[in-house]
Amino acid sequence: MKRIAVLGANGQLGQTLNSLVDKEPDSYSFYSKEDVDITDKESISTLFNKNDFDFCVNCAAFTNVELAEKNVDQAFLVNAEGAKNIAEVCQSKNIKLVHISTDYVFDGKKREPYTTKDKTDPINQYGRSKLKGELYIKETIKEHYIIRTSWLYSLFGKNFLKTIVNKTKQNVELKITTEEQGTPTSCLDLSRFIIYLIKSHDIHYGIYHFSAKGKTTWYGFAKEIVKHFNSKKTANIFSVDSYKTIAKRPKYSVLDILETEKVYRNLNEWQESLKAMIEELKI
Ligand SMILES: NC(=O)C1=CN([C@@H]2O[C@H](COP(=O)(O)OP(=O)(O)OC[C@H]3O[C@@H](n4cnc5c(N)ncnc54)[C@H](OP(=O)(O)O)[C@@H]3O)[C@@H](O)[C@H]2O)C=CC1
Ligand SMILES: Cc1cn([C@H]2C[C@H](O)[C@@H](COP(=O)(O)OP(=O)(O)O[C@H]3O[C@@H](C)C(=O)[C@@H](O)[C@H]3O)O2)c(=O)[nH]c1=O
Repeated sequence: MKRIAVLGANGQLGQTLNSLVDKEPDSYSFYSKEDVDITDKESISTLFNKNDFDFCVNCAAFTNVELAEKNVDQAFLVNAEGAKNIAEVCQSKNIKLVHISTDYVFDGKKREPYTTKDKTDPINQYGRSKLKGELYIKETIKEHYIIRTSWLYSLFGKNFLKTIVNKTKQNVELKITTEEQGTPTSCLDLSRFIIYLIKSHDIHYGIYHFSAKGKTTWYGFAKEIVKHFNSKKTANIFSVDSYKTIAKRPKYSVLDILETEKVYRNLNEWQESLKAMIEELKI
């Protein structure tokens, strides 16, 4: 039996992972920011000195893309220095690290899916801070999995799915951009992949791209969500060429998942995974 510490447990990915591990033979322990603050290396050391873990899954991050433009130091403190702290403690205690990164490490200038070998060049502070976190991990600990994923949604916390569902229920008129292309990814699918990686013995360390199959725009994502409502409500969604935001977003951030599919075959089309999640939401 492996022992796994999950940090950032109160976020949407942390909570989704928690909802799946009950019947797993491995033993997962979940720690929120109140239990372990990843910007405080001592708090990570204390936890790892008290318990014997084989793996650490880092779900903790500063994920507010807009706020990261203003609170640059805080974004880097959590996403870069926090990741470095975890990597250093894991390395010193022989704990394997699973870390989550983002499609926003790319500039979005490509028009075909980004592979793990493609050049990174983030265009916003969130992406820069996450990339720095990746680099720290790579130089600190050999036994790591960095999973880059995109456009996460779940039943928990704040995400695009829940925003669209709530605004649609309130009959709010929505204008949604067609300017960016990417792949919505279910936290359930990603959690299952994380569990699988930890269970397996023979998957090479390194960077993996994980998303659902296919691609869309944020407008396409919103339209697919409201398809599951009655038809009158879908009339409230309009496409716009661009939506004013503080942070720049990559115009194209589809991830190439072919390498991941060689080790994990259970990838779904994004619409299929979304349907399964919406059934859970019972709208
Ligand atoms: N959301 C998305 O669309 C995507 C996310 N990712 C990555 O996936 C991972 C999981 O994201 P997601 O679950 O959506 O994020 P959330 O924002 O839902 O969760 C992040 C969690 O980290 C916690 N946290 C923040 N700062 C610290 C800290 N100093 N110490 C410990 N915990 C902290 C937050 O607590 P609090 O809220 O109290 O600050 C929150 O509970 C992240 O690495 C993110 O960068 C990648 C691609 C897409
Ligand atoms: C609310 C809203 C957003 N938008 C646009 C703004 C933006 O371009 C796009 C998505 O907005 P959001 O702020 O929900 O998403 P954003 O914070 O950009 O989502 C990103 O989060 C980080 C954590 C990641 O790692 C990325 O993979 C990605 O999921 O939709 C509209 O066009 N209309 C709207 O009503």
